[in-house]
Amino acid sequence: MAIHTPPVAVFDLDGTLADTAVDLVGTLNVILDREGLAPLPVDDARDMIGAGARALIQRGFEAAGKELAPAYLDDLFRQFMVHYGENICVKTRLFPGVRTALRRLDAAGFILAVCTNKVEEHSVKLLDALGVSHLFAANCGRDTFPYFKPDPRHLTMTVERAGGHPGRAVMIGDSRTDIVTAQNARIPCIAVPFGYTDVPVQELGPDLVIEHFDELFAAVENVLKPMAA
Ligand SMILES: O=C(O)COP(=O)(O)O
Ligand SMILES: [Mg+2]
Repeated sequence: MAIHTPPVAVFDLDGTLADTAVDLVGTLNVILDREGLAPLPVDDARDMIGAGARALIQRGFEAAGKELAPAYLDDLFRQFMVHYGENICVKTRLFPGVRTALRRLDAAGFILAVCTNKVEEHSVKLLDALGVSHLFAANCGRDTFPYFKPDPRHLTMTVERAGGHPGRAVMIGDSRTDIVTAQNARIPCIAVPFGYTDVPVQELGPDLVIEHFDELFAAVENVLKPMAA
């Protein structure tokens, strides 16, 4: 079956496009401090990122050795969302080469999209602050659809919302969640090794690993080639 829509490159956000760890852990530490708990060093907490803010709080409290009742977690989550929303781009930066790589894909006719476990409002706000939101045809967060990563429908619905077809798309991510999501959606996955993961991404079975965004364009062409054949 020939697919006539342009190819779609779908990006994870935290740990892939942007190094968000300092601001995310900064907010986590504000919440821990309000509970009388010691802050976590960013290096210890960065691999807790990737499954959304609720999971980050849960993992942070686990690391601090404190139990959290579900109703209380809801309350802390609301506090987290307010504080993080107001401090979303204090230290957060795009990884080297991201802007150039996005422009190159855009110029070559790719549709670009974001599929993140951040809530959509925060994803839009952050990409605005980083000056790249205009490059994305769709920006889909954890709350955009009734499904979120690792559910493959978060990814396939992102591709469709961007105006593309899941049969001609590629996912770029930093974690097991992204790789499993892409595999279950039958979409090839390119992994970056500089994001947030407790297991080296090479061991998680991505189709390709790139060390720098300068390598992205060639990698995307590589994984899409078998589909065009
Ligand atoms: O954990 C988060 O807040 C979101 O993570 P993601 O952008 O890597 O999906
Ligand atoms: Mg990520």
